[in-house]
Amino acid sequence: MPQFDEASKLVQFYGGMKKIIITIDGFSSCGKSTLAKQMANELNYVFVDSGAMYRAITLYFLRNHINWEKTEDVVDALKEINLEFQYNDHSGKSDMVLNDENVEVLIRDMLVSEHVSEVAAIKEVREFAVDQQQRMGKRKGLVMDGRDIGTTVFPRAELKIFVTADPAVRVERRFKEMYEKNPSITIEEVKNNLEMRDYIDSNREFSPLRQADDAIVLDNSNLTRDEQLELALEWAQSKISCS
Ligand SMILES: Nc1ncnc2c1ncn2[C@@H]1O[C@H](COP(=O)(O)OP(=O)(O)OP(=O)(O)O)[C@@H](O)[C@H]1O
Ligand SMILES: Nc1ccn([C@@H]2O[C@H](COP(=O)(O)O)[C@@H](O)[C@H]2O)c(=O)n1
Repeated sequence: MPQFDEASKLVQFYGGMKKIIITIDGFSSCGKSTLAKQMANELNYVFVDSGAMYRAITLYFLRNHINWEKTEDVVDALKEINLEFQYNDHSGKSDMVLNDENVEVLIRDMLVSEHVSEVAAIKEVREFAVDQQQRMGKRKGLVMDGRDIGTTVFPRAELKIFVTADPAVRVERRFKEMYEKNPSITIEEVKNNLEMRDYIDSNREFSPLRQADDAIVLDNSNLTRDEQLELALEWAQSKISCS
């Protein structure tokens, strides 16, 4: 009789089940990508960080001095952009590749964070990204996190999670993460950036950040990563078994 470790058992268990789409939305730095990656690993699903796509487009616009207030310039620039995800064995998630260049680290830079919400509010940019995101969901077995995934990208997803956490907790978590890469960063910079992005993302005209009516709210202010995973996997199991 073969012996399986816990992870193989899970893959075996979910491998034979019908695959679903799981959407994870919420405000900045509340742990969406962390949870999405954990769930995708456990379920043997594909994980897509949709924010990385908006960040890569912003990096392209900044580098090429695109005036994103001019629709014509935006439309022309988008024709030159090719976005791909490339699995990274080391991090266990996919890196963002922009026109054949791995930009995973560059897109997390504060300069990109300062402009990404402005760029992501542009209708043509959203149409460009949403079209690609929807194509990634054709075969299901996908966990995608973002701001409009349960509302616009996959409004019929089987499981929608809206993650939330106390704003001070979110700032602290992001500060800790960024400080390790750049010790000159201040907590005020991080706080201002999160507040600005949340404001623009929630108030933009096209596809603003909203909790879908049928989303389950997960407040992880006082939950560890393992605790949030355990809860979310229970919800996923019940959706998978009845789909
Ligand atoms: N339950 C948790 N407890 C403590 N830290 C957490 C928890 N969940 C996530 N984190 C940490 O919080 C930070 C933000 O998490 P993450 O990047 O997943 O958020 P996000 O919602 O995807 O953010 P954004 O949308 O701004 O990219 C990371 O440093 C992550 O490791
Ligand atoms: N579905 C999405 C995902 C992201 N955005 C915008 O991108 C910014 C960066 O996203 P992160 O998840 O990497 O923080 C975010 O602030 C939004 O402006 C989006 O509009 N829709």
